[in-house]
Amino acid sequence: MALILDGKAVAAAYKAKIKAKVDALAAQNITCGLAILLVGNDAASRIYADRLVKLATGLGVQAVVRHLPADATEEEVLALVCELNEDDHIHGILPMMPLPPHLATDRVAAALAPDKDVDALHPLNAGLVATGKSRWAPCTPRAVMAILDYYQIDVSGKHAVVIGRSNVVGKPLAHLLLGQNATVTVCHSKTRDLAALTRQADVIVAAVGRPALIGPDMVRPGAVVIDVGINEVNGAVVGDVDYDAVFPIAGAITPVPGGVGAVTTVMVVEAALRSFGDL
Ligand SMILES: NC(=O)C1=CN([C@@H]2O[C@H](COP(=O)(O)OP(=O)(O)OC[C@H]3O[C@@H](n4cnc5c(N)ncnc54)[C@H](OP(=O)(O)O)[C@@H]3O)[C@@H](O)[C@H]2O)C=CC1
Ligand SMILES: Nc1nc(=O)c2c([nH]1)NC[C@@H]1CN(c3ccc(C(=O)N[C@@H](CCC(=O)O)C(=O)O)cc3)C=[N+]21
Repeated sequence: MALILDGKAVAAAYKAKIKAKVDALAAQNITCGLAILLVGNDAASRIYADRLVKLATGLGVQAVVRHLPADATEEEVLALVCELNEDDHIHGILPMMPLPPHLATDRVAAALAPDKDVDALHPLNAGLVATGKSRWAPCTPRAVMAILDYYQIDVSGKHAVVIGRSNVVGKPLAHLLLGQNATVTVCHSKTRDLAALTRQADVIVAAVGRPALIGPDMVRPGAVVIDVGINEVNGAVVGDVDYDAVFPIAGAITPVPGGVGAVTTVMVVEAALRSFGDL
């Protein structure tokens, strides 16, 4: 029987701090603005955008979704990024990943004003994260670390197996885990015998986007299982872990919904507020 790592409880602690900061800014007639740049119709991005708008608005941060069609040109996307960079009412910009395949993610990332780049996509910010010099890693890796911290799960000397190597989740998370002295293995679609690796893990992080990728045969009894995946299956939101089958084996597990995602959204609002100083 696993300990359920409750993302909502972790989120609540951050929400209280955010609210206090928003109120202090309101007293000075300042409203923090977050722009969500959504190109196309990725299901997980839509779920995320909806959640973010609700959360930010509830906390007194103004969130706007700037939605471009899936066939938007690179010039159109870059023009919108420039507009948001120059808009004094916007303090954070979050381009939703993945972008449609015809768009060059690198060029969009490099166009972001580095101090408005809430997901550390700009190469300057990504480099600072990789060298351990920035506390503003992308929001999802920070959410994973916040959950581990809240439940006092010390990863030092432990073997963490991260599945997924995207620039927004897998890679930066590997850097943060390394920074906490975990021994990190990063897996991806070309990894041979994924199960042989995950079975050696003290901590498994699944960040792929494939329902039931992680089954009970892949988990060592007592392992900590962090499920980052967000998938829509028959109208329901599920992660990458076969939750019901893995729950009896794991030592601790994040549910979906109510796990990593619930903390990620809070991290975005926190990051949008960062230009106003520490919380
Ligand atoms: N809960 C939350 O807060 C968040 C959830 N998400 C969700 O997490 C998931 C991952 O997001 P993101 O990193 O952006 O996704 P990407 O699609 O950018 O990356 C997916 C990664 O999974 C790897 N992969 C694909 N198939 C397999 C496989 N069969 N075995 C092992 N690895 C595989 C890919 O390998 P390769 O590199 O070789 O292609 C790639 O590295 C998605 O479901 C997304 O919606 C994302 C951010 C936040
Ligand atoms: N640049 C970028 N950064 C991201 O972090 C990123 C992205 N692009 N593109 C899309 C994916 C997906 N993602 C989610 C985060 C939280 C929830 C979330 O809040 N989920 C809730 C509610 C789910 C529900 O509605 O039931 C939960 O899990 O409890 C969902 C999805 C971030 N992503």
